[in-house]
Amino acid sequence: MRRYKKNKVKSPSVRLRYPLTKSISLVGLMGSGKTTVGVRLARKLGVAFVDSDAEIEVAAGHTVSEIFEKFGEDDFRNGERKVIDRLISDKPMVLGTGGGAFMDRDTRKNLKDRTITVWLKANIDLLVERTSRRDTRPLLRAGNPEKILRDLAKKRYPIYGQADITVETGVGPHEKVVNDIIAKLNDYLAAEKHQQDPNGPRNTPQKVRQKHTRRYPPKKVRPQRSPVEKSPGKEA
Ligand SMILES: Nc1ncnc2c1ncn2[C@@H]1O[C@H](COP(=O)(O)OP(=O)(O)O)[C@@H](O)[C@H]1O
Ligand SMILES: O=C(O)C1=C[C@@H](OP(=O)(O)O)[C@@H](O)[C@H](O)C1
Ligand SMILES: [Mg+2]
Repeated sequence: MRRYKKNKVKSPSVRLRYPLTKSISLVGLMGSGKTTVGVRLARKLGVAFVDSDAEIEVAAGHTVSEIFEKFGEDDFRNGERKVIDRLISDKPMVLGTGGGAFMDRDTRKNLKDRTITVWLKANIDLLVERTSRRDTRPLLRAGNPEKILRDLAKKRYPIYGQADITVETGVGPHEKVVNDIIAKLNDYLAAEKHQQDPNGPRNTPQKVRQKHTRRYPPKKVRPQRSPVEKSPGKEA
């Protein structure tokens, strides 16, 4: 009880001022908060949250670790590409991607074309600490997690930098990151609106509430033979 109160740091609440016509996809390294911040962001925006890792697990009937172990990373990436393509065809939502998804050229193009991409950027020491809490990330088991994360950052940061919006996340609570994302989304959507209609009003505040359509986390894992979905549109 005491801990909850202590952690309940109030930061000024920010509201989305524009209707959401596209999904928001969160990209970034493992531990940056794509899943846990994503759930809270979706709740605040009144839209559904989906996590591509969780959806792949449902479609494959295996955990991410099992998929890497039994079928290899390439199979995982194939499944990830198809699942993300399916998810972003749905109505606007918040999508938490896996850290490697945006590195795939097709997935990146798909996310860039059809969603607002947000890079959650955190310093590596923080990511090392956060990812050490759970042993669910196969890539970090292959050696020293800190070195692996630093090497991945070198390779991935120039690509994550192609996202529409970058939000730095520090030691503050999840809600602070949610507010920072919404503030940047307001700027982004205002600029987009202005571009479409340069003579229109700069700000048209609107209350945005969209219904949850999808449950998070998904109810159960449905067994299936291979994580690679046979053809687009056929996956669970
Ligand atoms: N802004 C934050 N403040 C506090 N803890 C955080 C924050 N972002 C992530 N975490 C914690 O870090 C861990 C990993 O977060 P997660 O959302 O699973 O990251 P990702 O999906 O990007 O790998 C979780 O324990 C989560 O609660
Ligand atoms: O960075 C990556 O390549 C991966 C990140 C993981 O997701 P999180 O970023 O949510 O941990 C998961 O998709 C898989 O272990 C591979
Ligand atoms: Mg995640």
